Amino acid sequence: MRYVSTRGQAPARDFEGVLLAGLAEDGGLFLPETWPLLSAAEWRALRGLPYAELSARLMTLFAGETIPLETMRQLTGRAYAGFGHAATAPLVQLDPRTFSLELFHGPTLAFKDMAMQLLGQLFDHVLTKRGERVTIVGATSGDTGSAAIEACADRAAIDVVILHPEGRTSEVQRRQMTTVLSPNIHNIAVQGSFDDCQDLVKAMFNDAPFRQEMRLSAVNSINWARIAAQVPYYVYAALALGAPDRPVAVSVPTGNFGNVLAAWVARRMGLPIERLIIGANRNDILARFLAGNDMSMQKVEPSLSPSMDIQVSSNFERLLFELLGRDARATAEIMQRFRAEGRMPVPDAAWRKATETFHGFALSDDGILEEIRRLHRESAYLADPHTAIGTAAARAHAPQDPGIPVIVAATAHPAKFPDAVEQATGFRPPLPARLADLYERRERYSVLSGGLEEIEAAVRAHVRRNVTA
Ligand SMILES: Cc1ncc(COP(=O)(O)O)c(C=O)c1O
Ligand SMILES: N[C@@H](CCOP(=O)(O)O)C(=O)O
Repeated sequence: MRYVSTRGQAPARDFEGVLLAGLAEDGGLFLPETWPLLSAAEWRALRGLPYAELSARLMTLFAGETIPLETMRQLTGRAYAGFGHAATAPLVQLDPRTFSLELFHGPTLAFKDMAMQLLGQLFDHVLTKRGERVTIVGATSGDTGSAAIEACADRAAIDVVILHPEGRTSEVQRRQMTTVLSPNIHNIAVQGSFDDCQDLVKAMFNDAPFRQEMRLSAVNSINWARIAAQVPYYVYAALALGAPDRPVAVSVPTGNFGNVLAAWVARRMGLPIERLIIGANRNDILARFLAGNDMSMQKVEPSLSPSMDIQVSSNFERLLFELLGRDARATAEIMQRFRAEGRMPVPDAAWRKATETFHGFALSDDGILEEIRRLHRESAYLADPHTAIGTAAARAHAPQDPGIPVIVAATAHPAKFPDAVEQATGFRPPLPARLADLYERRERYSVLSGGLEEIEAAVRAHVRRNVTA
């Protein structure tokens, strides 16, 4: 399996190369040269497999000859061994047709663990084999950071620097990152938004000498391996609900467009996903795009679902590339205009194609509280604010045929956002026992204003300190 860049100017790579490179050298994102396509019989043969086995079989389709199935089995086995639920990603029925796909039973209580635990194993395997080390730089609005830190802390060949927007995550989210004091971990609070953090990460990748010197790698969903590792849970859920012999719909609370893109990939591989529903908070750029081809940037506004306080959804570029018939030149041009003008000029035909599959929805903070309350009252279900956007979006855009079940990606444990959940229901969800002393643990992080030079100097200093320690 070879991977090409959405901007067409970077050399094609294999899976290992893509894992280590993160972002393509031309600023684009990697995608498989061709999509694996499974027949109905092949999908059926995957029904009922334990999650780790299903993940291994699907991941080898993406890894090709670089990681054989037996090795992949060992990696997925280790990745999912520590999850707090026997099913890894259980399905909970909320009403006759709506199912919550709980993706938050990993160590940091958010869906990011589903991919990140495997990425930690993949990095370890590939770096040990090659005798190399990398510096991972990542941007987080709250969940990617702690999942990456948890997956990579104390790994000998990896340094990790995570940028988060100062004061814009929940306290639990911040503490989950900043209380990990391992020498290979460094947290930086940037005085800005998540988009600023993400821009800084991309700017470091686009600084070729720095990228080379630090051997940069990525754990954000710009890294194809992240998307690949998020595909299996949609397959797992859809098969459990009758696919490929029954179509399903999927509703995903969306920010950086990685999670819903993974569902789109499953669909592209032949899984009968009838529609993809995208939930947004007040940062509703994707909903505006789907409603009227208005992909125009606005200021990032804080909300009760802080992990989705995003305007520039990195992975949209991958979808755009596909909508444009894989025209890399047109993709690059449109992305550059988006950067320069703050508005993405998506051709009408491509927009129409997107609306055939995707349905957009946005919810205000009041709406989020009301939806958490409703779920608690009607389904005795405690949802976090992000998941609540997904369930509200599912109700608004469920397919007309009531026989089509809707899978809602439940992306975070309610205890990560106790203030919002308590405000809505009067019940404050406790943290699991292993995190019970989180508020007493010592924190370590630096606060920087967000200039590229300053951030690069901090990354360099962190790596030197750790390597010479
Ligand atoms: C809890 C939670 N829900 C939803 C999202 C949005 O997911 P994506 O960025 O993959 O669209 C995020 C962040 O990515 C998140 O942390
Ligand atoms: N919501 C994310 C933002 C980064 O998304 P990613 O999927 O590209 O890593 C977070 O919690 O950090």
